[in-house]
Amino acid sequence: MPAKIPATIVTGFLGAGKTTLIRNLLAQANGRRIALIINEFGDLGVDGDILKGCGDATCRDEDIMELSNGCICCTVAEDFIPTMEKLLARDDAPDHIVIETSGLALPQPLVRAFNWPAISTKVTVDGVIALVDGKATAEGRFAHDPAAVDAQRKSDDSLDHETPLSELFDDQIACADMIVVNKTDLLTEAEAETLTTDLTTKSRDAVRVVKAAHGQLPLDLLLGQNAAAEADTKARHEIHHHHHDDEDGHDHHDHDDFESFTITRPEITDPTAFAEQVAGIIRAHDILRLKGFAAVEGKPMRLALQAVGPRIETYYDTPLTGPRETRLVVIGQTGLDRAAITRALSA
Ligand SMILES: Nc1nc2c(ncn2[C@@H]2O[C@H](COP(=O)(O)OP(=O)(O)OP(=O)(O)O)[C@@H](O)[C@H]2O)c(=O)[nH]1
Repeated sequence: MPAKIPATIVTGFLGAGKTTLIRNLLAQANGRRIALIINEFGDLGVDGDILKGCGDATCRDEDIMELSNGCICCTVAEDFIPTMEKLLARDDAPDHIVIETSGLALPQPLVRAFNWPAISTKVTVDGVIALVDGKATAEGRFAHDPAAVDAQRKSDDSLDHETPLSELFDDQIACADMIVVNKTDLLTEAEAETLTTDLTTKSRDAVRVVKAAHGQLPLDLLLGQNAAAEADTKARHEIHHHHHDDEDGHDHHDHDDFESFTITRPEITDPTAFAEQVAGIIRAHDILRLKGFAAVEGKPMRLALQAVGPRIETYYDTPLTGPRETRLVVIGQTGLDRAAITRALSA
């Protein structure tokens, strides 16, 4: 039997740096054919577009497969398995497959899917890499809810003190073979060290915790872990209950905690002023993630706009094709004031 194709799963919360790490990985491919399967939450395929627009010879359009919107963990049967079968049926099979999950996905159902007969003889999970946004974690974004813990102490009821963010964080870490503490450029050495120690304590035995800035890590460290994670699903089970129904491949975890929507507006005139405007809106509405592409008056290139919490980055990435308009996806916890955010972003 031919050797199984190794697949690496890259997980991590919204904006942790998954696409950035994958881009860095592709830059080191050195002739190795890496196929990508990209899954996003929200109606705008920004990650796939960024990878296709990066201009590297290694980011070939035909090697990038985008899953339909939603979370990979909930659409294993109807989306992930057929995509994988299509990829495996190609004459020129890839040397390695990298799967970027959406920031809200649980990796466990995806790992389990590798035991499905349709693909189990052909691919294996080489490793699950969980990226952690070092800065957001140090700021307490994924902390358990201290107010609820206090309330719990005061009453005998067993109140749930988890937050939707802390639950996802715990479950992504529980599944990892390697944890990357990313964005260390925004941390002091002591902060990075504390996080590394915490995560080492929290993770399964023998899981490596490494630090990175901009996802810059050697390809040989990231790929070739030989974990065969699908054979070891019990050890990496979910800590939290997410209302799963995992017998029929229709895993549904509680995405009701999060929502996303897209806005389209005309071209902008001043990127710096627009970024400031966006930053203000993010703060006012506690938006978790905002990203997309803007058309800038008089500029032939499109402007990529990336915001993770209050931190915004803009850069011209590739010539703008299609209508000269600005499209952004907004993601946050449920209850976003869509009308007010749309009005503010359209102003
Ligand atoms: N300062 C800093 N910024 C980073 C680092 N890694 C990624 N970023 C920035 O963080 C933003 C999000 O990065 P992505 O790679 O798109 O994150 P992601 O995890 O793919 O995001 P989603 O797919 O939306 O969950 C971008 O603006 C990146 O340039 C890092 O190590 N340091």
